[in-house]
Amino acid sequence: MEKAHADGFPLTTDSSEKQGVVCIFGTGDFGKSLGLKMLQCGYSIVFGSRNPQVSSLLPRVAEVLSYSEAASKSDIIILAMHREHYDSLTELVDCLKGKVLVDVSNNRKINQYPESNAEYLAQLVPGAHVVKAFNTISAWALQSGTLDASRQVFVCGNDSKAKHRVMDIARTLGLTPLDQGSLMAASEIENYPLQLFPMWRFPFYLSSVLCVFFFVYCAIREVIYPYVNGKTDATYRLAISIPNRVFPITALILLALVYLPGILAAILQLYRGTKYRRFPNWLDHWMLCRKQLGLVALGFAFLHVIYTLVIPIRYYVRWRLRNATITQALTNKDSPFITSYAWINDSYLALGILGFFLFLLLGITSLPSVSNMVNWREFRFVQSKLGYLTLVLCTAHTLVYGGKRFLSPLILRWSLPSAYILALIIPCAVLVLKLILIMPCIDKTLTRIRQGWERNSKYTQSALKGKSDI
Ligand SMILES: Cc1cc2nc3c(=O)[nH]c(=O)nc-3n(C[C@H](O)[C@H](O)[C@H](O)COP(=O)(O)OP(=O)(O)OC[C@H]3O[C@@H](n4cnc5c(N)ncnc54)[C@H](O)[C@@H]3O)c2cc1C
Ligand SMILES: NC(=O)C1=CN([C@@H]2O[C@H](COP(=O)(O)OP(=O)(O)OC[C@H]3O[C@@H](n4cnc5c(N)ncnc54)[C@H](OP(=O)(O)O)[C@@H]3O)[C@@H](O)[C@H]2O)C=CC1
Ligand code: HEM
Ligand SMILES: [Fe+3]
Repeated sequence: MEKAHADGFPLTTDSSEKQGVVCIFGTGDFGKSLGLKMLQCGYSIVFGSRNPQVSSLLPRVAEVLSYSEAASKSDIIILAMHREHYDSLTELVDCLKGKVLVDVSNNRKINQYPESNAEYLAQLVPGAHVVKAFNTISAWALQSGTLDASRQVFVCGNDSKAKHRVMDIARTLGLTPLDQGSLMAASEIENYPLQLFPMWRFPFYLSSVLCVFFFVYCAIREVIYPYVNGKTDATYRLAISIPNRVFPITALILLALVYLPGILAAILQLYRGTKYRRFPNWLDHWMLCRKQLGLVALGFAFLHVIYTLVIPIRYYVRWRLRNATITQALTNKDSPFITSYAWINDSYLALGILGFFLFLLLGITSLPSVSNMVNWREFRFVQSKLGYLTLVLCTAHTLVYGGKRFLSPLILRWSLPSAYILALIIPCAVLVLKLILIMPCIDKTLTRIRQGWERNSKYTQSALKGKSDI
């Protein structure tokens, strides 16, 4: 059993370079995975365990001792244990004096404890140099070698020598250490792995609410209304027809909501006459989750395109075509070709296709591998300018799709207008506001504000001049 594990992790070529002894406290998932990875990279590992005898799952080449014995073997100790068990270290305070203690721990909730785990550790073992690191790397990723997603190791600590030693270890393991400063940064680093989802939460809830609302709205207009009025069973529309309204409408509204906060921010800056005041929290948060909002919108646009592709093979569509043809043959009448209809149809499809192409481009540039290749200006150009163009094209696609029916009272059912008319309210409002903001007189003031000019500045004229020169 033991042999199989030792054989299962052949030492890589890195191991030719001897790296010194490192002690790992705890033989759980993380301790084991990190230990194996470090062995592969040429370190000698001494594990500290409450029960050294039964730790048979560890590689044979590693020594497993009691915590106090293991601590004496190395001056750098990685604590692969949970914060809840840190109090047991108080017995070892003497033998941990002067040592580098690496805290890798994560919590289950954001701000679970009043102080960060690393700061708590530093209080428990005052004589040691505590360094926070490795908490963003998962045991699974260390074991399977799939570190692409998160190679970054955020490191912080009050002792810079200790910190640099830990950063060297991270580099040797093929990771990218990022110095985050003193131990005060630890709570932020600890919150980091727990914070991946909040940015997705708002887009997720918002899109769910939009989907449910428009689904019910369309079901009332297109399923319940025909049933009540003519006892027609149109429930089959629930599968494709209605989703193919709900998804593009959700995509369009979400896309408009990606660009709305920028406009609100601009209006706020114009109103306040300064950029040096914080935006309200809700606006800040909204601005920060625009990427996620945009990607969710792209997902819905994708669904719309796939649903649209299957339209020609739907039974209902084929039946209608066949019926129309047969009726024409029987009545010996053909319907005239109306060029304006052909134009409207082709135009809205072309606008949709171009809009979708730019939408995809936005999605592609937001991939880290692509966004790392472009500079800040290029990224802003694509995201902001092409983003607005995408919104213009998608809005135009929907407007032209509405075509002549748009304002006809015939489309009202129980006084409810078509869903796409509701869908157009926010995008049109965003585009009109943007048009107003880019009018030269307003744009000039906004640009000055963003360069640091303040309407009610307390600085003197000369200070102001100095600023604008910069
Ligand atoms: C598919 C898709 C993918 C996306 N991916 C990303 C992504 O990867 N990353 C990303 O960030 N966004 C992403 N987005 C969101 C969006 O495209 C960008 O946030 C875009 O930059 C917003 O453009 P904007 O013109 O509204 O805002 P911005 O140009 O960012 O400006 C917004 C507002 O912020 C304020 N502001 C800007 N600069 C300053 C300054 N220097 N000082 C003070 N205030 C300032 C101004 O009030 C301005 O009006 C994505 C969107 C979609 C649809
Ligand atoms: N698993 C992961 O992917 C990641 C984990 N981490 C962090 O690494 C640390 C360890 O996680 P993980 O290995 O998953 O956890 P495990 O529960 O698998 O292991 C914890 C280890 O702590 C040791 N320990 C020391 N004192 C006690 C005690 N009183 N009661 C129970 N165990 C004790 C045990 O080792 P022994 O029996 O040898 O004494 C045990 O195996 C945690 O702080 C976690 O937040 C960080 C990033 C990723
Ligand atoms: C390849 C790209 C696209 C094609 C081929 C396409 C095609 C279509 C078609 C055929 C319809 C009519 C559906 C019906 O009759 O039920 C439609 C409607 C619509 N499309 Fe697109 N589209 C594309 C991209 C987009 C994009 C990117 C958006 C916006 C995000 C969008 C938003 C809409 C909206 C809001 C409607 C009206 C939905 C309704 O109420 O019926 N489309 N599109
Ligand atoms: Fe085994």
